[in-house]
Amino acid sequence: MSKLNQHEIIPLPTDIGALANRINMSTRKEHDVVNKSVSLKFAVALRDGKIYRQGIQGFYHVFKTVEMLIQQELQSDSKSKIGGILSKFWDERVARTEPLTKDLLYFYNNDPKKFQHPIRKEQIEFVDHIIETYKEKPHILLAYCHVMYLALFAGGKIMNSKLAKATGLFPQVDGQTTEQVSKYGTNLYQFNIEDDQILRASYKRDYELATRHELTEQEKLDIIEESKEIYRRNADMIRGIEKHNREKITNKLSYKVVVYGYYIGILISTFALIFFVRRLINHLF
Ligand code: HEM
Repeated sequence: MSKLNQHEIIPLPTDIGALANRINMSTRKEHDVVNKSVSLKFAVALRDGKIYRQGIQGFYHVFKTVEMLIQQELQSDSKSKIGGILSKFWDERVARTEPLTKDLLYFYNNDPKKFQHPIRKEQIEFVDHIIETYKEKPHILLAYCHVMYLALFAGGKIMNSKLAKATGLFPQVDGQTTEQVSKYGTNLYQFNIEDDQILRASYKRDYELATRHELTEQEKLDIIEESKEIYRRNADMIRGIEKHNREKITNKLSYKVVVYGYYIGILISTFALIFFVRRLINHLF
């Protein structure tokens, strides 16, 4: 596909009826909260692979769950309404389970057991929430198809360019730049096509054309509500990681205080004993 011409861009930013624009307009506040929170933590994660991998692990479980449900819809014999809509716009090239698996294998030294199942409370609750809400309202999958995937072409681009310079995250390899080495662990942001922006534009266009007339107003409202929930739960996952790391540091500190306290206690008792024995000897002789 060559570059899209201006008149081929659907939806136009001024099209206030387009579902994608309605989602973006209604979630500005929630996006700003998560944007600030991710940006702050990301600055730390750029220097510490253990924090970076905790972050992408959360996204992995969300993408994996959503993509499992998308496949379920697409492959069912009697295609549901949502399956029909998905078949008009879903593009396998945007799927992220496989690229994220590669990244996590890179950051967890090829050990899939370390990330296969969600362990943090917020990640487990997020996955359960997707499955449960989907059972009642399968159309909420379309909220994920917009929010989680278009994030990759906007914020994701910015994050990828910072990762390409993150010397603290990737090893120095002779004859290769950090940008080249970073490719092994940043598949999340790679689409292996010449121009990501063309994929983004065609995905957005097909999403709009497929959803414009097929969904009821109530379904669109449910999707907008779910989009807010996605931002809130992403923010919760980030807070969960932060809390976990804070507790780890505190536990380490209290462990040190207990251990050092123990040795200092022994030292003080020994000095006190020596002092006491000397005074006793002086007193006796
Ligand atoms: C979990 C985190 C995030 C999610 C789910 C998310 C999601 C989104 C979505 C759905 C859009 C609209 C895209 C479109 O309609 O084409 C967007 C736009 C954008 N996001 Fe994020 N985002 C996240 C974090 C971030 C972060 C950390 C940054 C900054 C580093 C960022 C920067 C942007 C920018 C610059 C835009 C484009 C705004 C515009 O064109 O008006 N986002 N994001």
